[in-house]
Amino acid sequence: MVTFDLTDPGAIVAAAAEILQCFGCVDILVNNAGISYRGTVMDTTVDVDKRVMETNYFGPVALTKVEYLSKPLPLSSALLPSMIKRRQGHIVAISSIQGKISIPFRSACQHILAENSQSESSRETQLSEYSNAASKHATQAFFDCLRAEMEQYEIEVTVISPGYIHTNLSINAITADGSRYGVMDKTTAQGRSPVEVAQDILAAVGKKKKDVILADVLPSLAIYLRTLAPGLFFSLMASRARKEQKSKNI
Ligand SMILES: NC(=O)C1=CN([C@@H]2O[C@H](COP(=O)(O)OP(=O)(O)OC[C@H]3O[C@@H](n4cnc5c(N)ncnc54)[C@H](OP(=O)(O)O)[C@@H]3O)[C@@H](O)[C@H]2O)C=CC1
Ligand SMILES: CCCCCCCCCCCCCCCC(=O)OCC(=O)COP(=O)(O)O
Repeated sequence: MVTFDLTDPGAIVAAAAEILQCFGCVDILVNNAGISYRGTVMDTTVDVDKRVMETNYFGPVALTKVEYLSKPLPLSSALLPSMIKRRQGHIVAISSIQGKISIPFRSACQHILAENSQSESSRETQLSEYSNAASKHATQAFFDCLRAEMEQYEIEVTVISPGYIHTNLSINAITADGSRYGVMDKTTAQGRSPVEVAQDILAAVGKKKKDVILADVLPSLAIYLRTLAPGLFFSLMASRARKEQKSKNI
C-alpha cells in the first residue's frame, strides 16, 4: 500500500511515480479522500478555508494530473498522460450533494456526541458548511471540464455526489480555528451504509456513468429547485439560516 498526504504536492508526485513503477498503469483512480468542516464564515480563518480546499480540491486535482509539467518527472510517470497514452482509464471523483447545492446552517442541530466532553458540547453552535460546499463545487467543475477534454482519449470521468453516509466524516471535520470537530452528527450517524454506497459507486463505474447522485428524494429535489427556481431556493436557504441563527444564537 502506498500512503501519502494529499496536501503535500511532493508526496503526491512521489506516490504516483511509485504506483506506476510497481503496476505499470492505473485502471481506475478514485479520488475519495476528503475532510469536512464546521464553522461560520465570519469566524473561520482563511488558513482553514485553504486547508479544506487543499484536501478536497487541489489534492485530487494534483493527484489526477500529477504534475503534468513537473520537470524532474518523465511524462510517462504521470497518471493522466499514462492513461492518455493507453487510451484507457477511468477517473472517479467523490464529491457531495454539497457540490451541487450550498446549504447554510444545517437543520440537524442535534448531535450524538462522540465523547461527552465540555469542549465538544460547546461546538454545537458551529454548523455552517460553506467551505465543504465550496471545495465540492470546485471539484464538480474541474472534473466536468476534464470529462469533456478526455472524451477524445476514451478516458471516463465519473463524479459521484452522495448524501449523508455513516462514516467518521463529521468526527474528523475541522472547525473555524482548525481544531478537530470530534462529534458524530446525527445526520452522519443516520447516513447510508458506506458498503452500500461503495457498491453503488462500483456499479456506476461499471456502467460508465458520468454524473451520479446518491441521495434521498429531498436533496435531489433541492438540486432541481436550485436550477429551475433559484430565487425560491435562495429564500428557503436564507430562512433556514435565520432560523438556525436565532435558535442557536450564532
Ligand atoms: N460521510 C458523508 O456523509 C459524505 C462523505 N462524502 C465524501 O466522501 C469522501 C470520504 O469521506 P468519508 O469516508 O465519509 O470520511 P472519513 O473522515 O471517514 O474518511 C476520510 C478519508 O480521507 C482520508 N484523508 C483525509 N485527509 C487526507 C489527506 N490530507 N491525505 C490523504 N488522505 C486524507 C482519510 O485518511 P486517514 O484516515 O488516513 O486520515 C480517510 O481515509 C470524502 O471526499 C467526503 O467529502 C461525500 C458526501 C457525504
Ligand atoms: C420541490 C421541493 C424541494 C424542496 C427543497 C427544500 C430544501 C431542502 C434542502 C435539503 C438539503 C439537503 C442537504 C444534504 C447535504 C448532504 O447530503 O451533504 C452530504 C455531505 O457532504 C455531508 O457532509 P457533512 O460534513 O455536511 O456531514
